[in-house]
Amino acid sequence: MEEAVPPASATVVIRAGSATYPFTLASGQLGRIGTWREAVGTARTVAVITSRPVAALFPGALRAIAEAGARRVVLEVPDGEDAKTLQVAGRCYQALAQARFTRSDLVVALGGGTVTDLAGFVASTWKRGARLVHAPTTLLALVDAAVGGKTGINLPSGKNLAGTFYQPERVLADDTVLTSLPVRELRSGLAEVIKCGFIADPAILDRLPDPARAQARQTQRYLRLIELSVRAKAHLLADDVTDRGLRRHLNYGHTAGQAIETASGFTLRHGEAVALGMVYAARLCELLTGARGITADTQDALNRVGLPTRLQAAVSFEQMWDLMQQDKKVSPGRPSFVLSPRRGTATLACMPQREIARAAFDDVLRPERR
Ligand SMILES: NC(=O)c1ccc[n+]([C@@H]2O[C@H](COP(=O)([O-])OP(=O)(O)OC[C@H]3O[C@@H](n4cnc5c(N)ncnc54)[C@H](O)[C@@H]3O)[C@@H](O)[C@H]2O)c1
Ligand SMILES: O=C(O)C(=O)C[C@@H](O)[C@H](O)[C@H](O)COP(=O)(O)O
Ligand SMILES: [Zn+2]
Repeated sequence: MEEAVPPASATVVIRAGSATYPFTLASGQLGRIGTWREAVGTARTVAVITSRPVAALFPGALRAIAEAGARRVVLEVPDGEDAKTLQVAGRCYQALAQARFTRSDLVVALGGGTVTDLAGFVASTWKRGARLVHAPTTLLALVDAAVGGKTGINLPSGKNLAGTFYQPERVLADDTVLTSLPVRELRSGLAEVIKCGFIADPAILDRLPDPARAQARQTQRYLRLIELSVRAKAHLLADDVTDRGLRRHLNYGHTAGQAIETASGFTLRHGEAVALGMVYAARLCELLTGARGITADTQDALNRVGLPTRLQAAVSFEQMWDLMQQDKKVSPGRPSFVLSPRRGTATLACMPQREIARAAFDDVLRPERR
């Protein structure tokens, strides 16, 4: 008997310039053949890009994909940030060539943000563009990485320095993936949620969950937060897909955050680094504008979900400063540092002078001496 596609608890239509696609939020959908039949369409081959730990967590999804009417090949890539390299992308191309993968075939990204960033990059460059569907399995990928079409590969000189803008055909969001997610990963995803609260929708900040409590009891809260965050992101990128203006607000906390993430050798999770980057941006905003209370408000939101608000890893101001100069947003004389002077709003400022940048670092990030 034909399996019914489950009703979505929410569908957000993502408009990215001339492209539109659905972000469907439906509990349990990744394990349903009907979901995948619809996603696969006329593709003859589906290449699932995933990591070994993720594949082991979702045998039901892999089975459902295999039974959805196309040949399934699985491309296992290293777990975490190690997936986002040119070498791994090269291995994916080899596997696609071996599978005689065409442009009308489908790449499925099953995993967290590292997998969606890599798979998006591979799909966008394979024969100049193969079909792509995202099946995010972390909170961070659900609320952020699977939406909006930024793909990224890290280079020795910095994070996401090679990449494309390439939209998926759909995002299959299934909140049941959160049940196996370690608390540290939940917190990391909540950093991007909190970011959306500061730059776009302050109501988000009143709905933060306690990630240490069982996810099962907080399902409704997470569902709503996923929806609100995705709506906020969708609004900011709709008319600025290529990141020249309003979309840059989504980079709040990332100028310092990604510099810290890289300097820590990726011992910090992306969200932890973004959390520190937001504290830094808040303090900088106070120093530049004379405003008060922004740092305390930011630290309070982050503390509530157990995110770090001061550096523990050995990252110096000089390391952070040097890496910040590599930021993709920087172009001479143009505002590129995102500030949030008030909950729910963001603005672009020029890169700070080195002395002010150092003062903000010393005030809020420098590890406290014991
Ligand atoms: N393209 C974008 O717009 C965008 C937005 C935000 C972040 N990012 C990128 O996303 C990356 C971070 O993504 P992430 O935080 O998802 O990290 P990740 O992909 O490394 O996943 C984190 C860990 O969670 C595990 N995992 C995945 N799903 C799981 C599940 N359901 N249960 C248990 N464990 C699970 C993975 O095996 C991995 O070890 C960074 O590289 C960042 O730059 C991209
Ligand atoms: O979608 C966007 O735009 C973002 O900036 C979202 C960020 O959370 C994400 O980390 C993104 O990958 C950062 O992009 P980058 O341009 O700074 O590499
Ligand atoms: Zn981010």
